[in-house]
Amino acid sequence: MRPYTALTIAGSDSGGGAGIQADIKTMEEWQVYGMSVLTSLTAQNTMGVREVHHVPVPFLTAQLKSIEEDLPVDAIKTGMISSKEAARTVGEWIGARRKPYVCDPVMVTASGHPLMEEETREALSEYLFPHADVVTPNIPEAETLLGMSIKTEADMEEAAGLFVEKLGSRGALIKGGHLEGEAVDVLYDGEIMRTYREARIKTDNTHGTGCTYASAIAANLARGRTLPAAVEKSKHFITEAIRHSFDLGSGSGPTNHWAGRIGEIK
Ligand SMILES: Nc1ncnc2c1ncn2[C@@H]1O[C@H](COP(=O)(O)OP(=O)(O)OP(=O)(O)O)[C@@H](O)[C@H]1O
Ligand SMILES: Cc1ncc(COP(=O)(O)O)c(N)n1
Repeated sequence: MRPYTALTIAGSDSGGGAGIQADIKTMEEWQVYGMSVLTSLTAQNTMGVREVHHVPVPFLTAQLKSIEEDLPVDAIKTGMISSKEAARTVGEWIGARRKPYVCDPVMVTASGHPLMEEETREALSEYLFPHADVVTPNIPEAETLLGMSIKTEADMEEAAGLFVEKLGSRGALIKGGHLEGEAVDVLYDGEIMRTYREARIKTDNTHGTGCTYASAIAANLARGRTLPAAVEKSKHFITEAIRHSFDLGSGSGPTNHWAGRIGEIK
């Protein structure tokens, strides 16, 4: 019997808390075999990003070809995609696969370092969103991509609808981690608006929460769950990963991938 598999197409975080490191740790916690195609390398720790090195597009293509000629892919997650050309290459590859796809449109790190060139923003809706079952922006990302201000749950619902109507994805999950009060996320799957609500945990150690959450959703889709069910499982997972996050490093510490999973796989 072969295992479920998922592919992350994202950047590397040398500190291990975000990017492909967070993605693969998360996929493995869900007993999904994780594979990676690297878009960029970051010299990064809990305090911030020192340097970024982008993988040349021909090498990006070589990695995608290596996966394609040999390995089955049950679900795909994308994270850091810096350039328009990288977005086009990745989007065309994903479009030809027709597998469940979670697009996390990371733009800046929590510490404020840009991970995407400005002209790439438009390339996201041109090349990536049309293939995505769900796009998972945080509040600032959704505000930038939609050109609107998001302050309330009603605004989040409007934004989720607009991703589908105007930016062309099949679904959108607007994450409310950057608002105050409860940690509320809004999912629109093109038909029904759903809200996922958890108490806010008092901690500064939230480095990599976005990557971890999106990868948990991809892993659950790889296991055959519906999108609303995958988000429900993953919301629980990310909440426990934040609750038990690690006080590692002197900046924003990483989430605890081990904490959320117990008893949740089946
Ligand atoms: N302090 C917190 N307590 C509980 N849940 C939280 C907290 N902060 C964020 N979350 C939840 O974590 C998930 C990630 O949301 P967030 O909006 O922080 O994404 P992000 O900004 O992409 O993450 P990152 O911090 O990696 O940039 C969401 O489900 C959000 O509701
Ligand atoms: C390579 C890479 N990809 C994504 C993020 C976003 O994660 P966060 O917003 O938690 O810093 C990051 N810091 N580094």
